[in-house]
Amino acid sequence: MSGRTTALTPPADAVKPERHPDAPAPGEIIGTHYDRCFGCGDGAPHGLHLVTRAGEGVRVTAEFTVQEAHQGAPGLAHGGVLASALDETLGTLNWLLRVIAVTGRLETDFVRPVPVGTVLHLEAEAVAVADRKIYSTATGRIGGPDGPVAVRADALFIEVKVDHFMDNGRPAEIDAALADPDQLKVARAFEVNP
Ligand SMILES: CCCCCCCCCC(=O)SCCNC(=O)CCNC(=O)[C@H](O)C(C)(C)COP(=O)(O)OP(=O)(O)OC[C@H]1O[C@@H](n2cnc3c(N)ncnc32)[C@H](O)[C@@H]1OP(=O)(O)O
Repeated sequence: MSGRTTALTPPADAVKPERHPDAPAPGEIIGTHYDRCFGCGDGAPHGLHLVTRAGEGVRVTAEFTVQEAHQGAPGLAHGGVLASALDETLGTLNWLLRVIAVTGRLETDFVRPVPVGTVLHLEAEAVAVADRKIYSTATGRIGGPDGPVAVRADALFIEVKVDHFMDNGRPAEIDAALADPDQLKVARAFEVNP
């Protein structure tokens, strides 16, 4: 593959990412981090409803079925929706690191068209960490987990404090999240990051 930006090349002092001891076991489903998340939330009616599983090391797998609401051209998935599926899968890697991080950069290759009704089999891996920067890569295959690659992406996530969301989110949703015990449980799991 060629043409990746230098921002997605880990620096010389980057280290191998380490799975956190409290990370979900391989095969375990990683729950939603926010009920209204477009990528994984049950409370997002037109969302992707991505179901992600922990893999070995710092890897995850996920499945996403392209729905009618996800079209860009007649009967085909919108590229931005496919990029969202890659972004969400990559973002879930941070659960295995027990780090709160947001996407800084996402470079996507669209290799094959993806029709409505297709199950996209996603796989992502964190490949390097340098201070607050987490470098990761993902593929989405069609026709089965070993089928041809339809989309792929390289990403750079940047570690942030929970304040990132408090300071920038809309107050109504922040207040609702703070009032939800399940949501607080997720936030606390990430704050305790020895
Ligand atoms: C955890 C639960 C699971 C969550 C799953 C979620 C899946 C979905 C994930 C998303 O879609 S997150 C939403 C989309 N992303 C955002 O809204 C992020 C918006 N951007 C920001 O808030 C800030 O730009 C950001 C926090 C990313 C960085 O700002 P900071 O002021 O904290 O960092 P700073 O500018 O000091 O940069 C720190 C390092 O990162 C580098 N960096 C920052 N942004 C970059 C960028 N965009 N591209 C390349 N490098 C970048 C920067 O060069 C620097 O490198 P060095 O340490 O080597 O100097």
